[in-house]
Amino acid sequence: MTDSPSDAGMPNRNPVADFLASFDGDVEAAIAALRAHHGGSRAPALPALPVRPPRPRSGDHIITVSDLHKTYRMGRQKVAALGGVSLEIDRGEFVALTGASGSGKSTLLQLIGGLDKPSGGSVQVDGVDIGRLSDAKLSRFRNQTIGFVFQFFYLQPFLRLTTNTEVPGMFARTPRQQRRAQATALIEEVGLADRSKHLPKEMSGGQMQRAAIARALLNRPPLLLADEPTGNLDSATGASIIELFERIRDEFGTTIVIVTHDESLARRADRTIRLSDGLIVPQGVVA
Ligand SMILES: Nc1ncnc2c1ncn2[C@@H]1O[C@H](COP(=O)(O)OP(=O)(O)OP(=O)(O)O)[C@@H](O)[C@H]1O
Repeated sequence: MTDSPSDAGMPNRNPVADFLASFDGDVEAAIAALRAHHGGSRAPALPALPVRPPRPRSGDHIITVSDLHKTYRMGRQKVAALGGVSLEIDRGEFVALTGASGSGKSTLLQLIGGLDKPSGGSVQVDGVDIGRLSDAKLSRFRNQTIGFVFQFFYLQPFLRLTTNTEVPGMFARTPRQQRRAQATALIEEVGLADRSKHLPKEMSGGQMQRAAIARALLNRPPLLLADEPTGNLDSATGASIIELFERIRDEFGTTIVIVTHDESLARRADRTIRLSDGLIVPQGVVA
């Protein structure tokens, strides 16, 4: 066993106390010395956090949700998941939907994505009232306009990364060579060029989520919806996925809406929309 200072009978040292002791406990003199050391009369600078100025909103709405209601029926029981939600999201915005468990986040995301039907109200995406589309047209619209990312990735287990990424292009009937070129470029974009022949089980959780994001972008949808995309990842990997979303927004102009429980990740978005009991909490109100 190696001797640490305390093992060797030395008292535990407190660097702040040591620093003050060198000024005979004169705190003012210590602060003045620190200021002088940092080259001015200002307080010493704290390590900079990556704070970004708020991005101006364009006002060009890609999503318009009007008085949206969703009631689930379970036998004779009714569960009101959304009780009249209205919101607008701009083209190129990165928005986080937050709120307590059961507040209606996933329900709202699914309705925006046309994965479920509302009980009332409407959703417009990219100028189309999706509630008015037939199932076949809605399915085509989703394939072209919306990319989906989920907590558990949902990659095809028997397909290698490149083929997995090509799947939305197969549904869109994109010629094979073209979709392969698109997949290859996106795999590079998400930092997985050296994993292109891997099966999902040969990748880490973070890599699988990057793969799912590449796949979601294959048809270059203007909108990406992600439900708890970091929910199955450790915090550092989760943060790197949020950085990837930021890059996708900046490089492709993609509008991104994520559902997340993680407040620190939500703060990285351009805007947070908080739900409580199926309603939007007005900004400035603590739910
Ligand atoms: N398919 C369903 N059938 C019945 N009730 C449902 C269904 N899906 C959701 N609910 C109910 O609707 C409400 C909102 O659920 P939702 O999943 O949208 O919340 P959430 O905010 O995403 O929750 P979490 O953060 O736990 O995922 C909850 O009370 C839930 O129990």
